[in-house]
Amino acid sequence: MTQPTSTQRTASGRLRIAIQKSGRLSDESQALLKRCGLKLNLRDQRLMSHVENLPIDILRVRDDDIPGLVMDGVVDLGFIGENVLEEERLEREARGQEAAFKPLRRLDFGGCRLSLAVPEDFEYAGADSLTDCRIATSYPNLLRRYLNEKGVPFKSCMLKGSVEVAPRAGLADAICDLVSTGATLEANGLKEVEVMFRSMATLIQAPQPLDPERQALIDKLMVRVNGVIQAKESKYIMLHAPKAQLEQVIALLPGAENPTVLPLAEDNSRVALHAVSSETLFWDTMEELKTLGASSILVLPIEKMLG
Ligand SMILES: Nc1ncnc2c1ncn2[C@@H]1O[C@H](COP(=O)(O)OP(=O)(O)OP(=O)(O)O)[C@@H](O)[C@H]1O
Ligand SMILES: O=P(O)(O)OC[C@H]1O[C@H](OP(=O)(O)OP(=O)(O)O)[C@H](O)[C@@H]1O
Ligand SMILES: [Mg+2]
Repeated sequence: MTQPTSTQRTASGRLRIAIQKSGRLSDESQALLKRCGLKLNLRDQRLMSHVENLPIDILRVRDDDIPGLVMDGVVDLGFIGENVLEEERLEREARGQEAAFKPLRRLDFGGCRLSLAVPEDFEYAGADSLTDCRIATSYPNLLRRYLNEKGVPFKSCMLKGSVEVAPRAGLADAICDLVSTGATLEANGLKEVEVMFRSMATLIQAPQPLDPERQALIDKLMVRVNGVIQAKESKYIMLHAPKAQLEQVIALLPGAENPTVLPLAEDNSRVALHAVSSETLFWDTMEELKTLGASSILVLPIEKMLG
């Protein structure tokens, strides 16, 4: 692909963001951008679409292409799984190619792990058990780094998909693939034996310096991204508590700083307490609050947070 020159890109003046077109990361990447106030119009099958209310274009591509597009500066930002990002970085490093990018923020979705798995009847006693085995994977570089560090010689079999069927199909002795719930492994008669890499979705920026306008837009977007994620992780808690138990009640609220305490009409022994908690409030904590005499306990979601 011919890369656009910096002049061509400055002429368009719009920020380019790459997201996965369809797959495990697409819905949440789109939802996050929408919650950051971007008016997206991604209904049709177009590869590129304009954000209606900001100078931003969204590029929808295969996730495998995103790290390279960012590293080469073809797009300014990309939403990508750390597993795919690290695999591309190692691949480029092995080829002696540039593999730089700016990490902006780990996101709160796309959690999975890259693991080694073997058939259930395989007698596994540590990585040495894989000596000279053939291992099917879509992540040859991460696999090589992991087993080389352990000094285990192996043969790899590159498969872009359906990796879990490789042992049953006689293509490999073991696999190295993504696991989340473990259901796919179980359905294929495999057991997870080593976790090689824990991954989340992440937001990255191209390494090349940008013109001040587009950099300012990224900075503004990042304040919103941080606010959206913080808001999702936080809860607004309201309850009534006996004045005598106030300190113990506050101590039970996770990460709640400086709660607001308000008098209750016609009840001098109790107060209303409002607090933003940095975590969700679990049922057992709510039950403990009740034991301390708290009542009318409400836990509300927060839509946006700033400052
Ligand atoms: N089971 C899972 N649970 C959570 N996140 C996952 C899971 N599987 C994969 N992911 C994350 O989502 C990313 C995309 O997964 P997906 O299966 O949609 O990729 P793909 O099939 O390679 O898609 P594409 O067609 O874009 O190449 C993975 O690289 C990983 O970071
Ligand atoms: O441990 P689990 O919860 O079963 O998830 C693991 C599966 O999820 C992903 O595939 P996906 O379902 O996205 O389909 P794909 O093979 O088409 O990428 C991954 O490649 C595994 O196959
Ligand atoms: Mg892919």
